[in-house]
Amino acid sequence: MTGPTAPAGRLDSAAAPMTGQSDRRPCAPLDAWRNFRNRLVADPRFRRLAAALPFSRLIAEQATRRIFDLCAGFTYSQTLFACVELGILARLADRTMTAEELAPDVGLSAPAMERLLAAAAALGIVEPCAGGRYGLGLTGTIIAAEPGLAEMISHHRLLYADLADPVALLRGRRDGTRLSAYWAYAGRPAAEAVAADTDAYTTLMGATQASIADAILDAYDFSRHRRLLDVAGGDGSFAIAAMQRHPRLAATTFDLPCVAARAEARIAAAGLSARGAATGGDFITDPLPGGHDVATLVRVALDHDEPTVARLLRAIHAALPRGGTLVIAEPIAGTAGAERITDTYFGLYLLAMGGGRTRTFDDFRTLLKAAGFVRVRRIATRQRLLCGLVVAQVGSPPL
Ligand SMILES: C[S@@+](CC[C@H](N)C(=O)[O-])C[C@H]1O[C@@H](n2cnc3c(N)ncnc32)[C@H](O)[C@@H]1O
Repeated sequence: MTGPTAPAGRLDSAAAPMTGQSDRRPCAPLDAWRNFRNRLVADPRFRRLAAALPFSRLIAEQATRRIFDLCAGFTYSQTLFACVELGILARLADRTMTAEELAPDVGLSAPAMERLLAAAAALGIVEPCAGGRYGLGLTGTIIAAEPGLAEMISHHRLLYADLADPVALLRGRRDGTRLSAYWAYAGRPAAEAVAADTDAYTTLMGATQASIADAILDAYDFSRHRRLLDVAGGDGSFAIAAMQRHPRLAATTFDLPCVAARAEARIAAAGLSARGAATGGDFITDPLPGGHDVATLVRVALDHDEPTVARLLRAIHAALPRGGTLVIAEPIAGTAGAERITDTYFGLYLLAMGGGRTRTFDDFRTLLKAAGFVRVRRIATRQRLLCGLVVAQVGSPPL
């Protein structure tokens, strides 16, 4: 990823150490307790005793299950993947079926289908019903009902392939990962990208935008603004949702030219051309369009390293008037309970993709202040694990 460096002495390298943990502050008494606990648990006599006593046996069993989950998680993901790929969830959405009935539809033998359904039932994806039939389980019902989730799960085939050798990735092998080919802008200049390079990810992002957009629009009231600039706004889904929610809001989607063309068509198809438009450009090399009083960056910053994000924030600062607002929406590192999403999933996903990281609120505040923003604050959304908001106002230009 090209671009100037951030202000001297701050987050000034794409290889800057991860600071994603900065909201959580380890302390010495906790360290001492951890050392004591770990010494105790490492002792085989203690573990034997714990497994024998009724209460500690429950804790020991939980630990066994956690370790097993860590070892077996890959088989869980692949079970879900197979269910989605074979259309099992869609087939069971409104009825129950036996393995024998499902098998010929999806090209499996009945025993193979029974094996998959048993695996999926153990994970709550499907549920055994009367008469040897299967219906959706709670987890399967939510996955089937959530728009775009099936596409997200399908595209994970790229992630699984890239993670076949995680140690090589961690040692710096970046070339040829499937995710870096999929995300045409990952780790390389994107200005030359054509539709064939961007269509797949643009469709995926559009398909998964609806619930995110709803959560953002519920958490932050855009009716106080007149003109929205959605930077790197993909196929225009967020801008369309914002205009539909607020009838007096106008919106521009800015993205790479081939992506902006899709946004323009979708805005027209939604009957919003009088208030909505799309502008093509490269946010690394081109100025952003002016005339807006609020800008959004939805699921964008995490894809990029510090120099690019610093530059992007300065470009947004320059494009907005004094007092204008920037709303950043994405998974925020350090959010309690979201560690597996921000640090494990995105940590490895973005490594395979070739750039970017999730950031804590403190990381964003540092970057935003360096770009000249003031009044930096965070707002939780009802999807707080997947998407938090960082909101800031344009102050004086940075020196
Ligand atoms: C992860 S997608 C998010 C899209 C949208 N905001 C959403 O949440 O669905 C990132 C977007 O950034 C755009 N993008 C990446 N690099 C860009 C660049 N240099 N200039 C303009 N857009 C860029 C991509 O084309 C893509 O649409």
